[in-house]
Amino acid sequence: MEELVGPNGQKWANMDPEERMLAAATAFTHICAGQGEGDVRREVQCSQYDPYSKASVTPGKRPAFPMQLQYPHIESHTASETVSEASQRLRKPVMKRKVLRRKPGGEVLVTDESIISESESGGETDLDLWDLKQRLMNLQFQEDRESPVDTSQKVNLPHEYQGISQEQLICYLQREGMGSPAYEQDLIVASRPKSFILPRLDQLSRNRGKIDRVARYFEYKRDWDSMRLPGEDHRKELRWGIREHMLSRAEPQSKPQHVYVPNNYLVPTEKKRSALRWGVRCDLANDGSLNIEEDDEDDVVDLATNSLLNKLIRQSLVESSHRVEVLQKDPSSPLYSVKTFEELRLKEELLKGIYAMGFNRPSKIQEMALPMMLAHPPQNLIAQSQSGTGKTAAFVLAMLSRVNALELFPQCLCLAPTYELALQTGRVVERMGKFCVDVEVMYAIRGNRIPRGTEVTKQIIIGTPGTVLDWCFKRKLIDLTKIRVFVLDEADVMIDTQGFSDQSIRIQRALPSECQMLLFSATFEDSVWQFAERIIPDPNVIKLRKEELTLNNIRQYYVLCEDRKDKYQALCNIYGGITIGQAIIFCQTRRNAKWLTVEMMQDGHQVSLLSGELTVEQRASIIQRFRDGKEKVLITTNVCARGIDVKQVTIVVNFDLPVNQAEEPDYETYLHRIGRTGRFGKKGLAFNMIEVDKLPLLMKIQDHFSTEPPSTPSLDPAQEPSDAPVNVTITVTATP
Ligand SMILES: Nc1ncnc2c1ncn2[C@@H]1O[C@H](COP(=O)(O)OP(=O)(O)OP(=O)(O)O)[C@@H](O)[C@H]1O
Repeated sequence: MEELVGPNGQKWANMDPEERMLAAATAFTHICAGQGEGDVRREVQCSQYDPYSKASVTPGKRPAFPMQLQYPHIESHTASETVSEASQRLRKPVMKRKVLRRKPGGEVLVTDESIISESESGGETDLDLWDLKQRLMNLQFQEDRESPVDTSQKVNLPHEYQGISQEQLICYLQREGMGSPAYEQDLIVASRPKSFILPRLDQLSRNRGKIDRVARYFEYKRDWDSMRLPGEDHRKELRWGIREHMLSRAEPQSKPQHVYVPNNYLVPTEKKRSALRWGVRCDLANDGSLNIEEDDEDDVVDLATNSLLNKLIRQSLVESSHRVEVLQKDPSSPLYSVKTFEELRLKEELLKGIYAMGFNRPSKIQEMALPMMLAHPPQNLIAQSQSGTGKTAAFVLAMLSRVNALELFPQCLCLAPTYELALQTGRVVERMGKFCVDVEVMYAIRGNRIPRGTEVTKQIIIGTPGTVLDWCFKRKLIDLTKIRVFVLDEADVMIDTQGFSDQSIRIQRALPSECQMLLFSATFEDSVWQFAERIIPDPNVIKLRKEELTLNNIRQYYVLCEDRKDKYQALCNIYGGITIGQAIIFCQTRRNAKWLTVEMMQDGHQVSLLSGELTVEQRASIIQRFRDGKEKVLITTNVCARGIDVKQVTIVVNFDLPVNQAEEPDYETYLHRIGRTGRFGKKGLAFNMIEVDKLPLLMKIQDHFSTEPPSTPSLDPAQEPSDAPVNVTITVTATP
């Protein structure tokens, strides 16, 4: 070990920081020169710095200061040639070059500036040197600053370099030309933590091709590192993992299995159906109950039979209703008729369909409207009749009578306000037209997507206004000029509600002048009626008097309650107190409907909820389940107020009274709601749950329909009060 001395031989302790730095740098140069590290570029640069003397340090001798240009105040000393010469011997000259220079004093100097190749013998020492330099560079990025003493200890400097700061060493390395700026930067980049901020490539690439292999390696490595995307390593591992997994998998992948499941369901013939019908009737006659679920002999057949029986039970109940026949002979009843269906000159296949549905005689509206609708030339009609008196059947018969089965394009168009109603009307067309060969129906409703350009060959289109408009004008699936019969079901709402009105009237205006227009509803406000008469050319009119609007087969009650909870309690009391076939409970808002559903479910009732926010599939499934009697109670909003025809519904509950935006009673909706019970002459009950402050609303409804004063209530719909007036409507009951 030798002591490190300054350029003028002064002791380390006596040197100022700058002199120390120079001493260290000189010592470092000594190492470089002495170990024969061979970098052609550095050698060249070295000669550029001082063309007159080559910097080299010999152990034991004072290190020469090589950078006169930067430090002119320090005199240059003669460098020892010993090591330099020895190292030169280990190098091969690549290009010989002698340079002639004239000094300021006029003296001429000849210097050998040949370019020499890398030494092949200095590999090991190069590595040591490389390691030392790299560690020096790395230290620059350590977060905590260390004292010069610490640094020198860390890099294991010989004791003569102890105390020299890292910055000083690096600074010297850069000036001395131990590496070009690019080279140094390579080292820095290589040793930096990975970053996605790209280093300055312009600087790096400037010397590309000239730099040595190690530097180039680091440059490429840096490029590679910087080009990676976040998560690349992880993804790479994942890919390899999958590849390995695939390679190591012994068994081949199993192919999907195709299992054939035979369809055991046989569509029952008419003979079978009548046999079943008789069976059901006998069962009902014997003990009045029919336990379908107990019969579990054959599961597959059971499901089909079950569903069929459900339908037949309902059908048989309608068929066995003698009350309807009695009413149809009563001139004051809306079901009264003098004529038979045969007298209405209906086609034979239609008559077959009607009888298959269990209709014996037409209702009043059917008897009156059908001759007008079937007349030649066709006549327009605006018709009003109470809920559940057979309006749908009437216009369906008109459409089926006018359609030409041989022409395969839409000829009849029917608009309904809701998806459910459109679906229900379509089913009536299907059932009634069962014997009309080649007559088909198509549903223009949300969810039924028909590709643009498809040729629609079905003759009857039933839909909601929005979708029909889309099919007619946007998709051009329906040619409105070929439509012969146009029906607006629930015409008042179709004309009066803003969205529907725009759409329906746009469609109606595009129809040909010879197209027959039929408007049906149970309710028509005067203003709507006038508007309807304006838009329909020369219409026939069937209109009810105000006092005929309500049906005396539906008895109406109200229950005074404190609040929502109290209403719910009253509902439970009614529910538990009387025999209910099926019930529909109307709420004014979706929120209330949801709340009530949850309450009832928590109390163990089997209820279903139908509101507008559900998807069409959900709505269709809920209504079908309710029709099939799977749920006894349907909680809903005004979405089901109109047209829905479920014969078993014996009770309608208005959990909230229907009001319009001005918080005034919505008379039409009230009438349509209660009309969900008491279908075609059956008896029904309607209950109104009223908070005390809402009583004036109820009184307004009572006045509007000019109802009789309240009478003694009877909660059993089967029990007809003998002294009941014809139009008993609202009866006051005490809070249960
Ligand atoms: N002539 C008839 N004989 C027996 N039942 C009938 C007859 N006409 C219709 N019905 C039945 O009466 C029920 C009510 O008929 P429909 O739905 O056509 O009435 P609506 O007047 O359209 O009712 P809403 O005003 O609620 O729309 C249906 O179940 C239907 O099958």
